[in-house]
Amino acid sequence: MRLPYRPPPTPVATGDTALEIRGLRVEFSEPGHASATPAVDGLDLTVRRGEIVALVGESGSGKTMTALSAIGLLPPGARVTGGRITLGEEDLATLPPKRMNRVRGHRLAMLFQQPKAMLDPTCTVGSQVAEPLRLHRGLSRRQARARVVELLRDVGIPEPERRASAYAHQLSGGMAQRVMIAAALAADPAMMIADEPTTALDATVQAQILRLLRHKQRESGMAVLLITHDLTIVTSIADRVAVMYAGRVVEEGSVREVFDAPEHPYTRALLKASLLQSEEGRLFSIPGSATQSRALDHGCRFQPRCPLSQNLGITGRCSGAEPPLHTCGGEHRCRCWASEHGTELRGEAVGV
Ligand SMILES: Nc1ncnc2c1ncn2[C@@H]1O[C@H](COP(=O)(O)OP(=O)(O)OP(=O)(O)O)[C@@H](O)[C@H]1O
Repeated sequence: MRLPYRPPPTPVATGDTALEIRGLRVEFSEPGHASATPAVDGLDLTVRRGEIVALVGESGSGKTMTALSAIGLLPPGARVTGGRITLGEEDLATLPPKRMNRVRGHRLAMLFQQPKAMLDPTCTVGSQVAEPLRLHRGLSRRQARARVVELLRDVGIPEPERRASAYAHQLSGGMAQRVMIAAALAADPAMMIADEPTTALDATVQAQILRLLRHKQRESGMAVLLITHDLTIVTSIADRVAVMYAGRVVEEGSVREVFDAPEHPYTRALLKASLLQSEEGRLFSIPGSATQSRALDHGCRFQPRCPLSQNLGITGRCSGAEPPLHTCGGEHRCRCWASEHGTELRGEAVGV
């Protein structure tokens, strides 16, 4: 069960932590009512300088709420009710809005799915790329204009002097995402959070944008948290991957560790779904739904959908207590009681 893994083109030194999330909990609540099921539930995640970490999982697993918590843009009704999100010395989870505004666009950049919708239709592309340069880098109007042209050229926009005067509606989706990347990189951020940045683009443009993102990340040494549901994107540009299920990380490690030898039955099912879809055009879905898992307040959240727990006859243990994230070797960690059974997990008992 392997997806083709292409190793990153040029290894960079990694080590320092750029973003550290510990015990993050995000809840939705209506006025006067506490939320029964958190959207993010005790999430731990580390992104180091110079690496791309992919956060993957089914729809509704909590990827976007994790990203929005880090950038301080949770939707109305949602709030961080526990944990820390540390960028440098600051806890983003408790940062006052004014200070958060300064961090955003300066030390923390964002890239979203719908680039054209993210650009202001009433301002030229150039003025939007110039904004962080003037706001966070203190450049004069003239200096900013010159730097904008450089940045647009750098992300592969043809005729950058002319394109700087264009408006969002005059750009293709791919060009708009290049502009967003230029704007995100303008202030030389330490960290970028990219939520499905190529989902709205066609396949050829998607590959170009991913190559550009990887190239810029390597060049600048910036850390990237990439949210995606597409495992082929993970294999093409990420260094490490964290698999999210029902609001928490169930498996993580280098892309090679996790994809070559997945330990968690949920990861195996995700890989199977992805492989069948890309090789045979067939859709494979994991039986059951994550909603029933969210309602559980003890035991493994995946247990109601887990064939392995049944096959190994350990349902009592799985439904009794939440498994810890334990080390499987190297950086590879997994939250599954059954993975303690070692090689049995890779045998027929797996069932997914
Ligand atoms: N506006 C909302 N109101 C109430 N609950 C919400 C809202 N948006 C999200 N949620 C809850 O938060 C959970 C996590 O949602 P989130 O958008 O982070 O998932 P996701 O993994 O990013 O999914 P997708 O891949 O579809 O974007 C959902 O399962 C849902 O229970």
